[in-house]
Amino acid sequence: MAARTDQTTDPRLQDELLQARRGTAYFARKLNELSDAELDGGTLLPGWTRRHLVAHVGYNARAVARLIEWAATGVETPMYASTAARSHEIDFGATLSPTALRNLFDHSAVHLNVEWRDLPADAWHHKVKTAQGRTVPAEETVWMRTREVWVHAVDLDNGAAFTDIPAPVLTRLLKDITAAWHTRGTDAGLLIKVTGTDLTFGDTPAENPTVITGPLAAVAQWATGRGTQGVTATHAGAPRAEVPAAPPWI
Ligand SMILES: O=C(O)/C=C/C(=O)CC(=O)C(=O)O
Repeated sequence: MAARTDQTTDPRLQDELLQARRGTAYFARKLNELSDAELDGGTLLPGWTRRHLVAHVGYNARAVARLIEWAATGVETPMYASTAARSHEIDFGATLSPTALRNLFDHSAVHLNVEWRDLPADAWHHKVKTAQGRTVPAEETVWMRTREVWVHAVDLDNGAAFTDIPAPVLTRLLKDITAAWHTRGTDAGLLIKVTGTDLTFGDTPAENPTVITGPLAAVAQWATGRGTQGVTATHAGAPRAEVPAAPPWI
């Protein structure tokens, strides 16, 4: 019989699961605030309507659940058959009726939650491969989903804001993004400082960097490519007229 509580007793992982579940509840709340007609509206993601976004978040839960099944059984089950299959699925999902789209989101979120809940404690360390080709322990799927639900809730463009996202999630997001930039070498000469904290990201050894400064939520929003509100840029101590666009992240 399936367990009714998480099998993991690792407090760090339990905390991460809580952030993912809170993010899912937050996305659900913003989705429920939209009328069926409003699902036809645009998002913060170029070319995607809210229908595309809801379909993606639903199929993402199914894809992440496949990684958990992989971790549980050892049978390789990739997130998506291919990049083209992922895109095709999202385009198809966007054509579903509003009721079917809402059911897709709800049912896939419950399915993923059950997979997480029932994964035996030792299987969280089993290795799986993400759609981006990264080999990671199954526990990484919790962060992958956390990132999706919190950021895409903002992308729904009906009132969610980066200031609603918990600080630990924003901090990890900034670490992720700046690590991706570093790997690609696109962070050269770019230093990010979070006001009111000692958090610093980016090209810390740079001698004369462009410094992007702002509160945690504003800096995270900028780093994800979702606007420059609340951030300032300086170079050689002088303010720059325009805040540069953040390097691409994914
Ligand atoms: O973090 C990774 O390596 C991969 C993440 C994803 O593939 C998430 C998606 O973009 C998706 O579900 O399509």
